[in-house]
Amino acid sequence: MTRIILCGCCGKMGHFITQLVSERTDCEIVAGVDLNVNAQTASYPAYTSIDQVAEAADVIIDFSHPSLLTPILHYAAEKGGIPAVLCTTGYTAEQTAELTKASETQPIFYSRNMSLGINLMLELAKKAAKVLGDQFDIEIVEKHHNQKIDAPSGTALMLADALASVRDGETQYMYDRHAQRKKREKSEIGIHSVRGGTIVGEHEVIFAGNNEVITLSHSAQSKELFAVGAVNAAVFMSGKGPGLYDMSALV
Ligand SMILES: NC(=O)C1=CN([C@@H]2O[C@H](COP(=O)(O)OP(=O)(O)OC[C@H]3O[C@@H](n4cnc5c(N)ncnc54)[C@H](OP(=O)(O)O)[C@@H]3O)[C@@H](O)[C@H]2O)C=CC1
Ligand SMILES: O=C(O)C1=N[C@H](C(=O)O)C[C@H](O)C1
Repeated sequence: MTRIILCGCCGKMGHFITQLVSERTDCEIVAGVDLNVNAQTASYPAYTSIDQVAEAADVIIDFSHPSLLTPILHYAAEKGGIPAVLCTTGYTAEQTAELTKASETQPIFYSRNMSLGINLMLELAKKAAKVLGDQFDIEIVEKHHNQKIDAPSGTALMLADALASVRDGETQYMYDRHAQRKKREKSEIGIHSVRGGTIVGEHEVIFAGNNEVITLSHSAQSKELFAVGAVNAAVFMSGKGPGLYDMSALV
């Protein structure tokens, strides 16, 4: 039985994880953490700070806010290296370096998208970028609900990072184009955000060439999708040693 501390337990993803874990027999939530503790967590104790959690646990799942990263890493280290499944997006470059450094001594699972489909799309996009080379311009479009704080989405950046890693030469990310009055450079990857309504999460990678366009797209149809990925990652991470893990470990 994997014992989970759930950070962000009263948020939207906290709701889906709480529901999913209550239906599974291989894991349980032993404590929640949220600034905004509410009745949603009736089935487990909830605290406003991770430092208040005294319940023994095997893994931490985080869907909260970048400001909780350092407290989670410190708590996990103090408790002897509890694995952390980090699903929050919007980390700065310094925070990404912080979690990468921590993974040298702690088990860290980090993915900006917990769906298997997006992680397949990542591989397909890398393959397309290698085959198409600089003959095709790459643009990424992401669409999310009107409650999302960070832009562009973590997934859009994850896709861009993967594409940049297989391209020749330097890549510049071009966020929207409203401030630009010049032609597009070959070295750019354009990244564009749309926010509205209850859109769960849509991502498109557009390869635009001479007289032809290839589009890879993924549409998340329920946040439950991400909850399933995160809980599977938590069960997988229980008992794991130091390292930086991602969704490729689950396929
Ligand atoms: N990797 C993935 O597949 C996915 C990642 N996400 C990411 O997960 C994160 C959460 O998403 P979502 O559930 O929709 O967001 P919500 O805003 O609905 O939930 C976040 C919760 O965390 C709380 N919180 C914020 N800061 C802290 C803090 N310092 N300590 C404790 N609790 C805190 C919030 O409280 P309050 O409201 O009071 O601020 C809120 O209850 C986002 O970064 C999102 O992008 C989401 C879906 C999938
Ligand atoms: O905030 C969300 O909702 C989501 N965030 C992640 C992101 O920023 O990519 C993953 C998913 O698209 C939903």
